[in-house]
Amino acid sequence: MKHSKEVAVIGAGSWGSALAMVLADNDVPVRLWGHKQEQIDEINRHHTNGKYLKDIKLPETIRGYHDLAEALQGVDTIILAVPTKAIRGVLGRIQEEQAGPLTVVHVSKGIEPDSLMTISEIIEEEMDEVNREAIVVLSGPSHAEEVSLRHPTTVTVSSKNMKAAEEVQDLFMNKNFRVYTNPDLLGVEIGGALKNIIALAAGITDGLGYGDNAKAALITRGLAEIARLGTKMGANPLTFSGLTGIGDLIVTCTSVHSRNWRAGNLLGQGKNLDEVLENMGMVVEGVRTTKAAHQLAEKYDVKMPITNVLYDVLFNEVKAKEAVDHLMARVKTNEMEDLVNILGERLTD
Ligand SMILES: NC(=O)C1=CN([C@@H]2O[C@H](COP(=O)(O)OP(=O)(O)OC[C@H]3O[C@@H](n4cnc5c(N)ncnc54)[C@H](OP(=O)(O)O)[C@@H]3O)[C@@H](O)[C@H]2O)C=CC1
Ligand SMILES: O=C(CO)COP(=O)(O)O
Repeated sequence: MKHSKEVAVIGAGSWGSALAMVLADNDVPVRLWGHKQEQIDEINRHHTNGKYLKDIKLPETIRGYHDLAEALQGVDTIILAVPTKAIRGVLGRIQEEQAGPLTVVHVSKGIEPDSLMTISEIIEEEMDEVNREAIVVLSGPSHAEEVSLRHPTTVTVSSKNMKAAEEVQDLFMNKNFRVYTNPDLLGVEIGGALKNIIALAAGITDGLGYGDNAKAALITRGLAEIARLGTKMGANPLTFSGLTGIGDLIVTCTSVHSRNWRAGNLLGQGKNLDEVLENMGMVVEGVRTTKAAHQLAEKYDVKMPITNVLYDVLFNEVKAKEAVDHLMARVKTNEMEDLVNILGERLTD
């Protein structure tokens, strides 16, 4: 079914641009909004977005917008593709335009420190109900670089309103981009956000010169602590064995495309955090999310050893090698017991 109205992608970075390409391939008229006039001029004149998608030609049907009111005029669906820390500001601007009611599809991977809110919770807080029809998350193992090359990719959509999620599934599905549904909104958002922490850690062990054993340990034990926290918060534990759990952990911990892995790799080689972030030129969500997850672990009283040592490396000047030694020297434990206990507590509550 062809979408009858235009769709606005809010955020013209790597992910917003790659998703705009998927929509354009599906013959959906798409507007790509960005906050830098120069970049929008490049998109409209040359059909490229060189800083974010190197050597990629954008379909000519994608039109760039710098004026937010114009980009929102007459659309019924927006794809929110800015970094987590920009979400509130951008939503404030969208709210001022009183466009809508809009289906808001968010594709960002993060949890807000201090408030400890997921992105869909932030959207609920920032947008009046009259302006939003539904909030949908789209998440999964999906590097923008590969999506823009039309390589096979799978993602998941979730929402409190599963009819809206299914409409978003139809909007994006095509022969290169397969979209699943999962009603576990919290699990999908937690998995997508927290995998970035483990990707930073995997980059660090690679940077230290450790090998595949260390990476496999981080992926599986990282998944264990994400599943513990998510389950304690009320998510479905099975979600963490899906695309937005193990799927996204694999793609982010093992790929040079990952900004989180790359940042970790430089930290492992001894570079300083500020210097690493300055030179990345794109968002590294895992740094802020480590702060949030560290707070969540305390709030929910869940053991998150990898998150906690990474927090010390990022914010307390603990050396990466010492952090790994600390993880390896932890008191002996059972692989599954904590998750089983959390599930047991949930059943008796
Ligand atoms: N890249 C990927 O492969 C994937 C990314 N994601 C998630 O998508 C989200 C966006 O990431 P991604 O596109 O990769 O990030 P990028 O760093 O590639 O791009 C971010 C874009 O947002 C813009 N931006 C930043 N702050 C604001 C603001 N206040 N107002 C308007 N625009 C702003 C940036 O502008 P400027 O040029 O000025 O910096 C840039 O255009 C993240 O949460 C990420 O985790 C999810 C799946 C895959
Ligand atoms: O989320 C992603 C792939 O699924 C992209 O990861 P990075 O933000 O680490 O590049």
